[in-house]
Amino acid sequence: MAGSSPASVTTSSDDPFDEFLKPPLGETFEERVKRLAREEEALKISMAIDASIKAERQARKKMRIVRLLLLGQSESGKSVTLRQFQRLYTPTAFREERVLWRAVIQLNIVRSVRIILDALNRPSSPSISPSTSPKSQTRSLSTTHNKRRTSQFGSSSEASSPDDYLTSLGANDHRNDPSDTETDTEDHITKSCLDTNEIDAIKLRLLPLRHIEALLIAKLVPPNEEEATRLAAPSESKNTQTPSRSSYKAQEIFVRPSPGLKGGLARARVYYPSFAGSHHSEENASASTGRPSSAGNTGLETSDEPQEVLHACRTDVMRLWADRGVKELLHRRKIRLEEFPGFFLNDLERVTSLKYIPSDDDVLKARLKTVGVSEYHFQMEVSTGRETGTDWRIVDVGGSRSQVHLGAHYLNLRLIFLAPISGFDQVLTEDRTVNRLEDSVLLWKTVCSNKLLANVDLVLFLNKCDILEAKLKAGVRLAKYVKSFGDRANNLETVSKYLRSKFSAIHREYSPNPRKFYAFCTSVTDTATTAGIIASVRDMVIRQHLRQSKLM
Ligand SMILES: Nc1nc2c(ncn2[C@@H]2O[C@H](COP(=O)(O)OP(=O)(O)OP(=O)(O)O)[C@@H](O)[C@H]2O)c(=O)[nH]1
Ligand SMILES: [Mg+2]
Repeated sequence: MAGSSPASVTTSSDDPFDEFLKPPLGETFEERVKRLAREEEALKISMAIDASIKAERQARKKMRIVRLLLLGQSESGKSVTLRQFQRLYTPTAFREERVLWRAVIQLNIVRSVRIILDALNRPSSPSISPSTSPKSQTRSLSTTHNKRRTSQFGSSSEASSPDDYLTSLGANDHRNDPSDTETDTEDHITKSCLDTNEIDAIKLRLLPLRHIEALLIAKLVPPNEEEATRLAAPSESKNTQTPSRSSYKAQEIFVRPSPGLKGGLARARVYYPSFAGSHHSEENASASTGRPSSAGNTGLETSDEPQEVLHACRTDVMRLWADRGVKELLHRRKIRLEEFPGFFLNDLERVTSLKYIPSDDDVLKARLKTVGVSEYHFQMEVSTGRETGTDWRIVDVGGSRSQVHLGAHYLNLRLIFLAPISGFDQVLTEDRTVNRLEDSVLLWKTVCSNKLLANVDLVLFLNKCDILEAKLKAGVRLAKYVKSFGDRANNLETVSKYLRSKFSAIHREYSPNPRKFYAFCTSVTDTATTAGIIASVRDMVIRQHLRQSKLM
């Protein structure tokens, strides 16, 4: 073929424009200089046009990005709120990722069982040492209860010294004010329905859960995260079912922002930029907005050892959990296991079945602590009209109370602050001298008065209203912790309205500039009520966003 001849390819230029752009024949020196100057000018204009198109495109890209910052103390519900956004606006991805949460739920179950076993093993447990006087326990707890200090609301908050067992678990913060539940009388020392031999046999049969716990930790946490994964020393494991106190506390499993997480969740669609206040995560946005990983690399083996072991142990665990004696023992220790994050013991038959795939509600209930800052990128799968083309970035600032400034330099920032108001009678896990509600109020003050966030509109979620309601119905009185509440009715409506007015007053007093403030009473684990609230927040954010875009 003529076209394939090497000679025909190399003899002349293939560019059809060459003919027209060639210097004119017989061009003089002056004409050449003028022509080159013209060409140079044309090139400059072309480059300027390119640069302005690029700048405009970048500005448009930035304007399309809406950033939502989630702030609040640890366990306030930030990650659950993030998961609700995922569930509502990227439902396909959310459904496909549910399977990745199975390991977290398995670990949550193992932890609950450990709490029960530890309570049974504790020497002072009446079921083990009947001679222990329950009254002496009551006395010591009541004494600690007297140590109080003034809170933000001119009230008092608990600053008790730790109960040994609870401290070892890091679970003490879930304890009521003892005097609210001070029913620790002889009536409550009911003999366990299970006798000692039965309990011992169950404990023995549940021993494999220790191995499962280690397996799950290895699966979920990268190998260099020693602090988070340290289990009881081998010698401890051999001699007792109770690991050292510090080891328990160090064992809350967390996800840390890093691209290389090991285990199933590493491949989840949450993107973890190495957050250093830089914008580089925007450049990587496309990577994280891609489709979720295929089932083939989800990290869920077909034969899942933890699930098999949990399935085999389920009857024993259910017997323990249903046992009246165990319930009373936990009651005496002020351990309200049902209120612990990641509580699944009431659903054991279902969640330990061999083919178990977590439901939406399970994913929202599961507990996995966040450390550092994670950023979730998405474009709404669900068409909701006006926000077409908007990129959402939801920034979850894990647990930290000192990261308020983060994200303040971003354009188009909105902020959701979560205050878990059910914590009015609890103390922080990380600092037992601080009442949870008081901590939330302090953090809220810091957010409101932060100059970098002065122009950011604020959305407040007074969260965990479901737990608050249960507590109030159980007779725990807010007035005991928030003196200024006085003798108002101790019900959800009055309490939430009262707390909302307090938070609102702080916002008014401390905000450097006037700005918009929206408050919602939420239970973010509840899909039905949260859907409406999140839709309102979304519309609000989009409205503000459009207003700002027009101003720019
Ligand atoms: N019942 C109930 N549980 C909730 C609610 N909000 C959160 N939780 C549970 O509380 C636990 C903690 O929620 P997370 O979203 O992990 O808390 P977080 O603020 O992300 O905590 P860190 O990651 O430590 O910063 C989870 O097990 C949730 O299921 C709520 O409104 N009601
Ligand atoms: Mg979190």
